[in-house]
Amino acid sequence: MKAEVTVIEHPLVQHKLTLMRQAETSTGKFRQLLHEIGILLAYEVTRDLPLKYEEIKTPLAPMFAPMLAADKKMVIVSIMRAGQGLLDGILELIPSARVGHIGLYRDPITHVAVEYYFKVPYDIDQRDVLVVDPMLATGNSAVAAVDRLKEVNPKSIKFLCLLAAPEGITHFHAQHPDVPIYTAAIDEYLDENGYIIPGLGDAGDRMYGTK
Ligand SMILES: O=P(O)(O)OC[C@H]1O[C@H](OP(=O)(O)OP(=O)(O)O)[C@H](O)[C@@H]1O
Ligand SMILES: O=c1cc[nH]c(=O)[nH]1
Ligand SMILES: [Mg+2]
Repeated sequence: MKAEVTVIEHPLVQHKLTLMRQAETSTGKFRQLLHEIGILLAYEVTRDLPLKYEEIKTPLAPMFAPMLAADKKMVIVSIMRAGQGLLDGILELIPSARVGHIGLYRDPITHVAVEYYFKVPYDIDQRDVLVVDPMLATGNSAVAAVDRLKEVNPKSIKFLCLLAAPEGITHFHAQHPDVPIYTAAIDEYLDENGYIIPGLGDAGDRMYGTK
């Protein structure tokens, strides 16, 4: 199966991402921008949702009108902590979505993803899933999240991030070639600490002011 990566090049996304990258951007502004970008990314990532036609009545006439075809609402799965920042914006656009959480932190030395929480809707096997995390660096967190989700067998999985490193894309698609990646940018490389260069720093810390 061919690995798919879609770069979302919308000018508003690119502009807001540049503001987020800037070292002088405050915690509050960073969070606000991530929220706004979440809305825009959700719009792009849902472009191919299937539609069905239902008969409705306008005040003037009956018509067949398009509606989302899925029987069950989609599930947005946030990889905590930083996924929460994207999730908020996405839920503004898709308020009826269900939500799952996977708590993962990256060991600072080995970069292995360590799970501390997992909660998803009980009927996720009947739903399409969008996994969100702003950063795809080594790819270990995204791979671990999708490994875990495949155990509960959702109908489909997409992965949405803000920034991806080439190394992370390669690793993710080696493990999960069936899962398309959506990102606003593909940066240059990972440094020796596993940070995306030029990147935007540590997304969780910048969102919450923890460093
Ligand atoms: O691709 P990887 O190398 O796994 O790195 C990416 C992960 O690192 C960050 O989370 P972090 O572990 O810093 O946890 P936090 O969101 O709680 O800060 C980020 O939000 C991703 O989940
Ligand atoms: O550059 C990076 C890499 C991992 N996690 C982040 O938040 N930033
Ligand atoms: Mg972090």
